Amino acid sequence: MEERIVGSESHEQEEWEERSLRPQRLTQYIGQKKVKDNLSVFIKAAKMREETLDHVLLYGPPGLGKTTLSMIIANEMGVNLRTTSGPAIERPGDLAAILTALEPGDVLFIDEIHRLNRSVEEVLYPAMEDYCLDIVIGKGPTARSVRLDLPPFTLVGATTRAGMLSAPLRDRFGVVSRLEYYTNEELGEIVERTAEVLEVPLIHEAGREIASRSRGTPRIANRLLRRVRDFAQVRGTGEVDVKVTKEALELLQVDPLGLDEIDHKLLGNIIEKFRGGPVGLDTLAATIGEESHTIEDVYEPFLLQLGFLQRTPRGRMVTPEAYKHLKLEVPKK
Ligand SMILES: Nc1ncnc2c1ncn2[C@@H]1O[C@H](COP(=O)(O)OP(=O)(O)OP(=O)(O)O)[C@@H](O)[C@H]1O
Ligand SMILES: [Mg+2]
Repeated sequence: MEERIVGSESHEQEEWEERSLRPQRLTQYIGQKKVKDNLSVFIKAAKMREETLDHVLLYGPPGLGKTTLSMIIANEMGVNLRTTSGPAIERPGDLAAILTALEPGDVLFIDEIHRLNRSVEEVLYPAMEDYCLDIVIGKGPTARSVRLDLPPFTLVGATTRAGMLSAPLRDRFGVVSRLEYYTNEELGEIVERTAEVLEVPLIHEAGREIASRSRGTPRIANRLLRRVRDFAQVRGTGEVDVKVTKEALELLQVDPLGLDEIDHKLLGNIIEKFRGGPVGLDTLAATIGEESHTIEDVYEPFLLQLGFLQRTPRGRMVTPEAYKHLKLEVPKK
């Protein structure tokens, strides 16, 4: 799969660029009001009681700010952050090594926590619940189990797939927060903040234009701003105004709602070859040369969210709204 400019997963070399754009404090974190309000109460309360914060599970689509929020939590609590991920912890011993190295109050961030394997997960249960580790020393008849105390810590887990988390793991989080897609208003604020950090002169309306093409996702908004900035520097005065923004995004094939060629191809195929559907997922996948699960996991969600595509028992259907957006006549059935 090629890298899409409007893809919500992070691109290969993007991590470094994102790092400098991450807000450091809760007050700088734009949007997600419910999540923020809750966390700020829990953080204040924990600090007043001089206790560690309860374990936090963050879930939601890629690029909405889970990693960012985990860093903010550690910052606000005034503790160290240790970062790892589900697939990086292969054996129970790996997790034990991480846990025993924590200092009291630390935040341990486990990204992609749904990808922890079972044997590792089982070590995590007593660690989360009682701050202890049960380890087996020796082999065979002389083997014995030893209980090791851990410093109190806060586990922050992040996942794009809450449904894939086992129930016993999910139940051990005191705070479970779902991140939502951002409004255009909020994305506009994020673009303006990013422009300030990058010292890019940005016209307010141009920021709004970028926001409305960012599919509700800060990662995409920041990426589009960086691309438009390049364009403004080469073609214009360096200032990001509406004209240069529209030109750049047109060249990058990002339409006014943030749809790219792949979205257009998907909708276009259903319209041209299947008269707007319904068409079965596998048939559709074959005609556009993609895997069914790629369509389901990557291409389809935003089109469904926009209401351009519908899932019916007989397959996928393009809605009248999509025809209108594509400037096509809605067929009379
Ligand atoms: N609320 C926010 N305010 C300002 N910037 C944000 C906000 N949320 C995310 N961002 C920016 O968006 C980018 C992506 O955020 P982040 O890496 O935290 O997403 P994520 O949810 O961890 O994604 P993934 O699921 O791919 O790991 C970061 O550069 C961050 O600065
Ligand atoms: Mg992340």
